[in-house]
Amino acid sequence: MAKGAKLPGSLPHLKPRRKVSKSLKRKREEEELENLEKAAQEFDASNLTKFADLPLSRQTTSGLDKSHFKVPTDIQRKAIPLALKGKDILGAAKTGSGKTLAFLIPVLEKLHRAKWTADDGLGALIISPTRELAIQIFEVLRKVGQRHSFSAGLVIGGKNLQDERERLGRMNILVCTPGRMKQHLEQNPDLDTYNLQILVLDEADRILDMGFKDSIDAIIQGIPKSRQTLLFSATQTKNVNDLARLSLKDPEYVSVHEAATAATPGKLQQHYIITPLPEKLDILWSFIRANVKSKILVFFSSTKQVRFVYETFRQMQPGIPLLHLTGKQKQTARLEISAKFSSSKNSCLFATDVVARGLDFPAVDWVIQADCPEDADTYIHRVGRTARYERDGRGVLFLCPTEEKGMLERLKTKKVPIEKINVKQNKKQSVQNQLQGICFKDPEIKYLGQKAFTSYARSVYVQKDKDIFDLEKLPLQEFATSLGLPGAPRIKFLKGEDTKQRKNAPRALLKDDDSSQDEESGDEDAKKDKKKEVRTKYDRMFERQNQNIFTSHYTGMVRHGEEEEAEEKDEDFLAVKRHGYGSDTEDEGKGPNQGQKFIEVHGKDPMLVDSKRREKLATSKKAMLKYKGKGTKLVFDEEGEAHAIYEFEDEEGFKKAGDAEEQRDRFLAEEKKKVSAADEEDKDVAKEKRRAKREKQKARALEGEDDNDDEEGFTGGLPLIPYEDFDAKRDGSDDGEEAPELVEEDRPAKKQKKWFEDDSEEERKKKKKAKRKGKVVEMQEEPETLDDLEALAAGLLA
Ligand SMILES: Nc1ncnc2c1ncn2[C@@H]1O[C@H](COP(=O)(O)OP(=O)(O)OP(=O)(O)O)[C@@H](O)[C@H]1O
Repeated sequence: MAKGAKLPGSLPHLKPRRKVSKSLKRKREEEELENLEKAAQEFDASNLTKFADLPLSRQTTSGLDKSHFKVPTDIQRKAIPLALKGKDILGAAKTGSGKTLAFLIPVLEKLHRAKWTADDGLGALIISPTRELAIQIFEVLRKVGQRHSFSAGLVIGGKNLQDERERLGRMNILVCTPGRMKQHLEQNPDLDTYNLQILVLDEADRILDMGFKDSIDAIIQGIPKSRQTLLFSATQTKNVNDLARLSLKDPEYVSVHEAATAATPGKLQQHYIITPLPEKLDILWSFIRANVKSKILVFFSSTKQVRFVYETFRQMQPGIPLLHLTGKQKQTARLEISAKFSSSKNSCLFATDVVARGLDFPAVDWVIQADCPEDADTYIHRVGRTARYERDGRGVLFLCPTEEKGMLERLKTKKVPIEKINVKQNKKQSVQNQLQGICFKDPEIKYLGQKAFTSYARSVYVQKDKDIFDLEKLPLQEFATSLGLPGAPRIKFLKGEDTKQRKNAPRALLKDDDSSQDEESGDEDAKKDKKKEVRTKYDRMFERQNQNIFTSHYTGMVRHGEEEEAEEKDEDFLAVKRHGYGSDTEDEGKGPNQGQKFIEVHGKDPMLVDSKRREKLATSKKAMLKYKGKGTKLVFDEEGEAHAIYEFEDEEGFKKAGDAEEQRDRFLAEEKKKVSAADEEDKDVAKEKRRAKREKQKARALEGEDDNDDEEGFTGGLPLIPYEDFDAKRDGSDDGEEAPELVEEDRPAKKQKKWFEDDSEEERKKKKKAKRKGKVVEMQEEPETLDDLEALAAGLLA
């Protein structure tokens, strides 16, 4: 088909309705699909100006139109025509330039042209590094795919695996995060990827880095090599190893900023300021106070800093709503905060890098990077939360004097145009006294401050780029004072296994360990130091004030200072106490106190139970399984008596077979192999059965089509359940009724009307009746929560 030519057929609701036979309709559809395929292969993108020029299905064109997308952006103009031809794509374009649509449109078209139906299973997989981004992609998919009838789902964790499990087997398109997807692939025989047509990695460079390696390798292993693959990012990888891992076939590298002078959006103004570490919060506070009518996003390097600054600044009332978002928050809270920040006109969000990539918060005026990003790519993604899609925006990077040289070099190499500005000293307000007052009054905040301090120090310490990050050069004592703390918590970083071992070791042992270290080393100097220590007025004030449950935490951190000890206590403070099971406890040999009791588990030493939660744990067979031991292999003699294997083996034979430890490892490795092979077989059998069932259903559906006459109009697979109807079903529970269950796969699905079809007379009566009864029958609001979205995903199921 010539470029720009009109595709056969127009919008169905504009057509006069008439009866046509199913077979005739199917034939037409097939012709239409063939024409589309041909048009896509022959398409010449040089004159592409609007989406309507593209050889797209009526459903996608209409979805784009309804979502008010008319003119494609550069990356869309370049990438979509190639993707429609079936090419693998490596797409690179600046932040906020519309990469999401550049991969969603080809996804929809791929499945449409393959005549994808529910019986074909999973056809497209879209992987995102964070839950928030996955949700955002899903929302855009929902908008532009509204006229298609594919089922789509979100797999992002934070939900019961079993709940998700049943739905997933019936999805055509999944938007997922890597870890959760891997979990499903391993444990869910209903999820079959054998038929996958297209794989998308959004923020591909992030997904392909070491952090997600295991999950991505597991996912790739389970999907067919013959699929199409699309990779997108503002900082794209061309790493040959990565491309080999994904088995890309002659990928097209589509870059719309490689030739540009800057890697960041043109309307973005970028500045940096040099701020000594102890002045950072003064400058941030002064900046926020001076911009209370703006929408500001502030990045820190750790969760603890985000919380500390949020909690303290809130108490100081800057005159602008404050929000905070970190990966440690619960999913519902994260969603709520994202939604609040998105809809607000002026507010300030403190966040970690969990929101650095991909998120499309509308109209952010300022992005402040209060802590130096780990590299130039992270800088580009963070600052890209502003100046999105042709809007203006401003970014300010705070750099400590020691970070300036190294970071500027990195930014220059990545083509980031950034200019230095100075802070007007007379406008700078010191917040140290206020922070000191808050910490003094509120022990929790002071504790948080100490954690913020150590987290920041750790974040600098672990950075790879030592030309930029040098902990030793930072004025840590002054930094602690600037946070309102009476002294710098002592920091001592342990590396690798040692840290892990200590973290996992029983607390009592650790305690002994620590004290014994002191004693054994005869660290008299340390003891003398403690006596000689100069105590300030503030120290005494804090001691006096903080005589409550937190006291031990502070003293642990500040005075006696062992970081590891504090870490351990931190777990006490923040998590359920790991009172020893068995003999490793501080309570060993003592009887239970009031409100405590011992419960015996698997005939081992009793477990101390001092809370309902621990009682529940101790009485849960499943939770206690880990304490049960591995079981022993037994052999039965002729009398039916059980014997351990070694009883039948003479000593010489045993010795011949090699070292006992090696024999044991060999045996375990062999058994493990057998178990996973059996597991694989079971899964394959289950999947095979499912596929056969699907094939049958598909064949049955096709046979059925020929028997009946129907009204003309696109069917193309599953009928789309209008959103209102689905919600009406769920909301049935509002008036005490049970929400009806989703239609089971095996049952013949009721034909749903399309969203553009009018209610039948019968349906109108039903709705009227329901309204009289007070039932909610119409969904007027957009889905807001994750539950709404997930319900919607299920709602697309037939
Ligand atoms: N063709 C278009 N017409 C109008 N607006 C568009 C178009 N394409 C995308 N947008 C809008 O541009 C904004 C940015 O799009 P998107 O989130 O896809 O950018 P991105 O390139 O993925 O950014 P990032 O690199 O940060 O992930 C969104 O608000 C989106 O709705």
